[in-house]
Amino acid sequence: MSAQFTEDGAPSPDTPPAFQAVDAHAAYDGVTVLDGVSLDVPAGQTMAVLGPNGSGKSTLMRAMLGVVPLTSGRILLHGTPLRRFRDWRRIGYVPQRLTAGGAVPATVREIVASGQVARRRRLSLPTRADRAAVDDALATVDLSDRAGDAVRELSGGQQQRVLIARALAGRPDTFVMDEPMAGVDAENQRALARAITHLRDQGSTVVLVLHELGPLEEVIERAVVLEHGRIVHDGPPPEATGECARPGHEHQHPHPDPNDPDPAHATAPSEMVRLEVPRRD
Ligand SMILES: Nc1ncnc2c1ncn2[C@@H]1O[C@H](COP(=O)(O)OP(=O)(O)OP(=O)(O)O)[C@@H](O)[C@H]1O
Repeated sequence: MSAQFTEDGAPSPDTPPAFQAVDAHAAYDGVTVLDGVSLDVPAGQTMAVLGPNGSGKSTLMRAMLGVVPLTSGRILLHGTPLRRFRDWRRIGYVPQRLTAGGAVPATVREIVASGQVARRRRLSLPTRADRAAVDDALATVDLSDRAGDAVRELSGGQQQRVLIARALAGRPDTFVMDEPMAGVDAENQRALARAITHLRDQGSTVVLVLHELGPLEEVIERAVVLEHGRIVHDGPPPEATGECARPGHEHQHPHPDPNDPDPAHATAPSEMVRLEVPRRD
């Protein structure tokens, strides 16, 4: 457990939030996408960002990492304003889907080890601790036995686990995951949920964009729901209703799976999970 936590696992009183957004606004081509988002994510929290397509979830993640500039407002990472933040080794970002490695013959182990490049000194070789971290990351996502296989031979769900292992290999304490469950079959979703539970249990901060809670329901401590770039719910995870909420329903994300050439397999937005969100009055 990291030094920013007390012995009983709670964040130390002087530990700043992992993320802070203060009245954050962002726009693409003059169109507002984040419309005054204020949010603190305490260190060690596992938080989901939910909301309909186009509500600004990914933009919020990208803004928190400085990839999308704000038009006004402020972002702080671990108490430091974004423009002065240098400790990027603390941050593990898991993008939506694997792109690098899909076309090149990289092995699973190579892709996972690439997550350590940023923390290594220039021209230095991996240390024993680095190699052990890669082994641990592979074990956490249950892919130790696939380490030597080409990534392109893996299913989309397994590739998603590789991406999480790549973020883990850099030994960050703060994770941002953009729809890790999207287009992932039930078995891989469970493996991902185990890996995310492991991160939570070791005291990491985990912020995830999700379309539904699914197997992560037990893991998520807090849900923020966006609509039109504004927070409409911030608190306990809302309950899912509708077709997708039924036990055994295998949710499919409405975005087409890049590994599935058949567009008929994309789910229509009307089948999306509906969330019962208490309104803020
Ligand atoms: N790079 C971009 N340039 C222009 N518009 C963009 C860009 N990225 C996103 N948008 C638009 O901004 C809005 C919010 O997009 P964003 O991806 O943040 O939403 P989201 O809630 O993550 O959606 P989804 O659930 O579909 O991934 C959408 O209308 C989207 O079309």
